[in-house]
Amino acid sequence: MTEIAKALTVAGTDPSGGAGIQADLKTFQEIGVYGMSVITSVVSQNSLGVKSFVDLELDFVESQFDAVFEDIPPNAVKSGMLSNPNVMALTARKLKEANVANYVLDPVMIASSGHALISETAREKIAKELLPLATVVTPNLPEAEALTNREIKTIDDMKEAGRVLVEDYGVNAALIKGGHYEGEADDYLYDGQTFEKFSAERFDTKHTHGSGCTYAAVITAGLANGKPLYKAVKDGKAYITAAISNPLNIGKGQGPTNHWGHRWSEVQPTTKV
Ligand SMILES: Nc1ncnc2c1ncn2[C@@H]1O[C@H](COP(=O)(O)OP(=O)(O)OP(=O)(O)O)[C@@H](O)[C@H]1O
Ligand SMILES: Cc1ncc(CO)c(N)n1
Repeated sequence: MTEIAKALTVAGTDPSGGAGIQADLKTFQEIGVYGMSVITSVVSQNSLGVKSFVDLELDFVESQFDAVFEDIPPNAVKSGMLSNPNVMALTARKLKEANVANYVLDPVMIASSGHALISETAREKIAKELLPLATVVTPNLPEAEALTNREIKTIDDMKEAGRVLVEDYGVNAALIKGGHYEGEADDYLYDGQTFEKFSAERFDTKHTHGSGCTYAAVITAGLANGKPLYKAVKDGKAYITAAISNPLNIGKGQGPTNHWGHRWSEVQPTTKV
């Protein structure tokens, strides 16, 4: 009997269930991968925005890493909100010690609602310590701009950011997400050799809270299942597109995406006639 694939997310929380740890675990579960989590920060937030957060102490974050790695080694790891530069350095050290082969780095800096989730000084730690370890980094446009210190206005700029991240910063591959771009919701993957475009029509919806977390979590689950990066991203794009195009329509602000979107017709309540 083959063993179930296991995935670990290292991130902050969302009590309203749309982003962060909660989104990641829901995604792992939906895909059929065993999900685990290391919590870096407890964030009070919902579809209307971030209210406050409490960063967990470094020793306690380390203890969670040890609890996971000494017991159930994951096949793939995803990081989202890493609360401060020390947590970033710790994550880099733990990934190296555990010899993690598949690592998806979602460089969460700013929530789509515009609230800063981590300090600007952390940027350098991501660049120097985490990027060289990652199988793929998944910035949205503002994150790609911040990481590369370049303005991104055109598709060519998006591709150039991907190239800079791979060739200058040493990440294995970069997926620049076009959710914040005008026009179609197209993302560009650069792996040092070729650019691949992952396209979707842009849906007219505000319910995209946690879309970046969910997308990166599907990619992580795919890698945990042994898929090559291209296939993991392709499946991720299909999942997130379905999750955005079939909104649950819950939440007073920018509501969560729909984890059953890809099988929405099966789970929609039927109307009795
Ligand atoms: N309105 C939309 N219609 C279709 N796809 C979208 C839409 N908005 C975002 N996407 C897609 O969703 C995925 C997540 O992209 P995005 O750039 O929004 O991430 P993000 O800003 O990190 O998300 P968040 O911070 O909300 O978690 C990408 O594949 C993007 O192309
Ligand atoms: C904890 C957390 N991570 C990431 C995001 C970005 O969506 C968020 N809103 N909250």
